[in-house]
Amino acid sequence: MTETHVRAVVLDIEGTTGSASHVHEVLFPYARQRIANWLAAHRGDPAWTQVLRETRVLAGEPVLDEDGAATALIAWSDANVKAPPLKHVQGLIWADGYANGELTGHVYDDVPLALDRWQRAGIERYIYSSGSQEAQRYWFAYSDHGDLGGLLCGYFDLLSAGSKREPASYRTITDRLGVSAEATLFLSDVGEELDAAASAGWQTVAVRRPDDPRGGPVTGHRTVASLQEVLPDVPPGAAPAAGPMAPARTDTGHTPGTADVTGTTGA
Ligand SMILES: CSCCC(=O)C(=O)COP(=O)(O)O
Ligand SMILES: [Mg+2]
Repeated sequence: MTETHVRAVVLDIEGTTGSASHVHEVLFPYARQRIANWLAAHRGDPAWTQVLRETRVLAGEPVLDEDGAATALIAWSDANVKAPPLKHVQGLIWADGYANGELTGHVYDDVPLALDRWQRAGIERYIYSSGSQEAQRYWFAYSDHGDLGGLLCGYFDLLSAGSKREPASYRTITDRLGVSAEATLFLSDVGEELDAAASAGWQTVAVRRPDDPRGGPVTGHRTVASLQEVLPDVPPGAAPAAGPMAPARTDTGHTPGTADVTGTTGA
């Protein structure tokens, strides 16, 4: 199968569409230092109740109090554990940061160009990240290239799809998309994620950005430095192709968190 048969592209965030250093040096510390205050400020709210419940379950401590939950969440953040309750609360804290102008989502220059090119070629475009769906929406809605939400068809995260290192997660996404595994292309900077996608029958391309200190190609996968190297050559200004993709949201008033087509509901 060549890339010309691709009907859906699924993209990782950290290290693929945005820089890993932005995630680790800006986003993670921003949330970490606000976790305790966020819990105190939202005590009793539905979101607080949900974060506490999720944290108790994952920590295996059914009576964990708010301070204990904060300690567990901060420890997961320090160890970069892809823990759903941490991803949940990080997304809620970052949402405030985007809204008050303290944060923007870092997106490499080639990303909006590639998304636009794939859209015009009739290729569906999804995100699959460990960050919560809400965090993903905000990242693209408040990107340093403006609101890119209209170029995306949906979002998948740990809760809606599962771990990115498990082939079953990619099978779950295939079921939701209604696009065959062979016609779905995954782009990521992490070999284990690409291996899992390939095991599920997906096409894969590794992304290794020039600012990535790991350098070199990802073993076992074609590796590119820019999304401009991936898929198909559509002339600028070409009319949108008729295809299976969901209609893109091109309105600049797109509200994060209210997308009509999401990884949860399918496309
Ligand atoms: C805007 S999502 C923030 C990224 C994040 O929280 C994370 O853990 C990175 O995960 P990825 O799967 O995108 O590498
Ligand atoms: Mg990544």
